[in-house]
Amino acid sequence: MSILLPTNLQQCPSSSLSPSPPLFSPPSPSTAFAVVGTRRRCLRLVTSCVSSVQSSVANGSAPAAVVVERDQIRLGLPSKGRMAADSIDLLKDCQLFVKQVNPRQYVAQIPQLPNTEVWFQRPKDIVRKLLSGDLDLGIVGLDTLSEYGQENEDLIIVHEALNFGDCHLSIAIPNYGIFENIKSLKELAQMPQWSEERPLRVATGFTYLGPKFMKENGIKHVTFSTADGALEAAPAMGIADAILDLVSSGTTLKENNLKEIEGGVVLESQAALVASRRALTERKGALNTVHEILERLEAHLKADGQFTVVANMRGNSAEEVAERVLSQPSLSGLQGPTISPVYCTQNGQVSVDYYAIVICVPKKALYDSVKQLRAIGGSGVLVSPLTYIFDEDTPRWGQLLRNLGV
Ligand SMILES: Nc1ncnc2c1ncn2[C@@H]1O[C@H](COP(=O)(O)OP(=O)(O)OP(=O)(O)O)[C@@H](O)[C@H]1O
Ligand SMILES: O=P(O)(O)OC[C@H]1O[C@H](OP(=O)(O)OP(=O)(O)O)[C@H](O)[C@@H]1O
Ligand SMILES: [Mg+2]
Repeated sequence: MSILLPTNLQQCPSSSLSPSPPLFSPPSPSTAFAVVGTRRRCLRLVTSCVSSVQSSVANGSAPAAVVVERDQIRLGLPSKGRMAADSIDLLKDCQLFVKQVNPRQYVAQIPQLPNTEVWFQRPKDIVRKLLSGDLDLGIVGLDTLSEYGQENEDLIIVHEALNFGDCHLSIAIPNYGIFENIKSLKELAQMPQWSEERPLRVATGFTYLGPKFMKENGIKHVTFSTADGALEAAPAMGIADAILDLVSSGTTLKENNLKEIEGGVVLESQAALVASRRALTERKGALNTVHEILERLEAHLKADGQFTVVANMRGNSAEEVAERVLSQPSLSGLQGPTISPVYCTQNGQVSVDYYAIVICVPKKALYDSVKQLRAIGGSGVLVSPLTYIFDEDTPRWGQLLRNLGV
């Protein structure tokens, strides 16, 4: 009988500190970690089901030994939850239109990428299926990638900042009772309450990253329990002392009288484009597809943070106007201003009194830039959104090729 489980379940030896035999425990025997809870019950169920029949349970295929031949490149997108709509919208902004006939259909096409098919999967399954070779590319949060990818070298981050799904994975403790004056991870670790017999109890869905973080921070007396959601209730229910969960607005923590602590952030996360190294190096067409997607993403995301600003400026020559513009720190644009003469007729003669300047300005710096333009004589300032900025090449493409060694 063989049971294939996600690697984080397979790798955990038992610990003597758990009230009953734990399934998750310290990466090193010197650290007292144990994870108990729903996953253990699920696992027990799986184990007892298979004890009487010869079977194997794998999440997707087993980790890939060879790249299985197929014609299409497979891109995994989140099938539901917060990341789903944003992933499709991002691709749409890159002129890649995912044609999904109805939301229950789990495979879709992108007409602009005829050799690519989209498979909708839960984010954690996207990571697992990249590892098993069932997917070649995927969009997931960096948190999910770290938790389920567990630093596997086959996973390559092609673009680490897709500009949505921002959150961080953080430890939170009650802001009342014995924790009232605790403000940092160090202070939490040094509380006299924790011992081998009574460790700090942390509720988390991140059963790989949680123990790893505690170990890296030298926190010894800690146990983990897990649940599938609403973890913020665990301290008030008396199930846990602390939680380790994702935070974005902070509202859920606040509403449950919990607070973050200094040194308690495990990772910052946002959506990322991830690929299987094996697929990129061995699957025909995969590298070209990823290049095209990356170029479109970079062009869109770079433009997304910028406005095009056009203004008229009186001057004697283009050079003289350029000098004035370049004297202002916010007005140099991406590669300096474009300056063109504005022609008009005076007394039947064509003349140039004004020059039009065109610059790209970061959205955040817009108002400062407008003030600086006015200060040097700019008038009639027009501001419009930028859609794409295609550079000569994308820095991430070079990085990817170096990473792949090609
Ligand atoms: N406030 C947040 N809470 C949770 N996830 C967030 C938050 N903000 C952004 N995210 C991102 O969204 C991803 C999770 O989305 P969501 O909870 O919808 O999906 P899921 O993986 O299906 O979770 P679940 O198993 O809870 O259904 C996270 O992995 C993270 O990258
Ligand atoms: O900082 P906030 O903006 O309040 O977001 C954080 C909350 O959002 C997520 O829960 P989710 O909504 O996925 O519900 P869940 O409990 O079912 O996971 C996460 O697990 C936190 O509980
Ligand atoms: Mg969730």
